[in-house]
Amino acid sequence: MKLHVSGDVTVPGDKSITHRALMFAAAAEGESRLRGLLPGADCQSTASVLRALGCGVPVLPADGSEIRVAGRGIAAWTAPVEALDCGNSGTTSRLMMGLLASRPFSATLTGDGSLRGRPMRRITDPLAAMGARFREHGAPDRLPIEVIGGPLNGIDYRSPKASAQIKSAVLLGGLGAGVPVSVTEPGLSRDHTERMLTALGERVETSETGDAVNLRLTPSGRALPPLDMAVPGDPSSAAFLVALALLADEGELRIRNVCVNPTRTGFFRLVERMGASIRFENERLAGGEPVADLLVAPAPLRGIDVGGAEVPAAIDEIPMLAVLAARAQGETRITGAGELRVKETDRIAALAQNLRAIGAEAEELEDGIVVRGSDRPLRGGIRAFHDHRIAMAFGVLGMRPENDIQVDDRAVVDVSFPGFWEMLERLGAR
Ligand SMILES: O=C(O)C1=C[C@@H](OP(=O)(O)O)[C@@H](O)[C@H](O)C1
Ligand SMILES: C=C(OP(=O)(O)O)C(=O)O
Repeated sequence: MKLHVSGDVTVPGDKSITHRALMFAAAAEGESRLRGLLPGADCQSTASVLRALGCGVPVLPADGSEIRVAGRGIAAWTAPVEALDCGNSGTTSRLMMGLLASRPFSATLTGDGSLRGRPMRRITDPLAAMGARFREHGAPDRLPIEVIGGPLNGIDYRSPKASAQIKSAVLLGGLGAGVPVSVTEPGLSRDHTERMLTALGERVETSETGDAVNLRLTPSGRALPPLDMAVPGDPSSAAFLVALALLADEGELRIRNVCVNPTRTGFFRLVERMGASIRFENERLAGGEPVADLLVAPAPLRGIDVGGAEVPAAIDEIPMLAVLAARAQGETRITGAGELRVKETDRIAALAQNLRAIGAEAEELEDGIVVRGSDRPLRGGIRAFHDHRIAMAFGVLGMRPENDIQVDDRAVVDVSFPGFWEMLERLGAR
């Protein structure tokens, strides 16, 4: 039996851009029009958190059709009656902390079991240095956390990690308080916040010194204007379909309208080094983001070494890369990816355990993983550990005809890619 993957598809809207579009629309003055928003559970969490603050954000439509958000400015946000439930979404909790830090009220943020296990002082430390106060209501460094907002000072923050959530929380803190802030990070993390702020008329300057990148926001003090934008397809979701096409025996897959912002395309560069060829067609700019159609066909893959500086632009795609490596020739060694241990689950442990459970060879490193590829059938059950990307990565590998992989929790993909299983079935006709 052969795996044939062909078609012409689109993926749901980018998750990072959707979160930010909703937050900026809720902080703007005037009616924003937003299209192509990701209707996944994480972005629904952002929408419902904003509603609980008095913002008129509707439930996100399943088909990505246009919504209108009547923004009355961040000053019109009101104290929530109950704790703000961020669900499974790290981005919701951490970016909202930045926006709430300057509000003249307190608000408690919480989330599901996975999110309550993730570190938060990386966000509350710099915001506290700006003058915000926080009360941890659970374990140290964990949600639920009460944000007691108020006037903030500017900061020049040196972030220990290339993290867009840390950077964005500080920038949004500065924006809400109307004070200049700068963040220096060891390598550029995804830059959607800066791009969107610039598109909204705010001044963000970027400078590079050695490997470090400095972003400086000098808020204009003007009200944010409403947005009119179409969110492009999520490259992190496209990565699963690219992997499926690479693993196929025949066919050719076109994925249209994918965000190809260079801070997000690390996975595509890495699989090219493994032997793939991905054509970017029809490259254009849309809403301040580079967008393209991707064309990909099956290719034999070889193992590669992936190191520190390459990780940030592929951070959410490392699970798919490591799983793909089980079908590559030779060894793939991923290091400098310790951040994977504090995502929706410990992704390094989850990958190693699941790869071994289906008969692949994998060795856990403190900050990464080594996977030795083979072409033997891979069979068995895997645990998603309530992590959408773990579930999807093994779902893709399970499409190879010689493999038989059962994913214990298939529903978890709704966090970032509603309709994932249906699309996999439709594309991967055997
Ligand atoms: O800012 C964002 O939208 C995101 C930043 C990344 O997290 P870190 O900032 O923790 O690297 C990424 O893993 C996450 O999926 C989304
Ligand atoms: C880590 C992720 O998201 P978040 O941090 O927003 O939960 C992800 O989507 O892989």
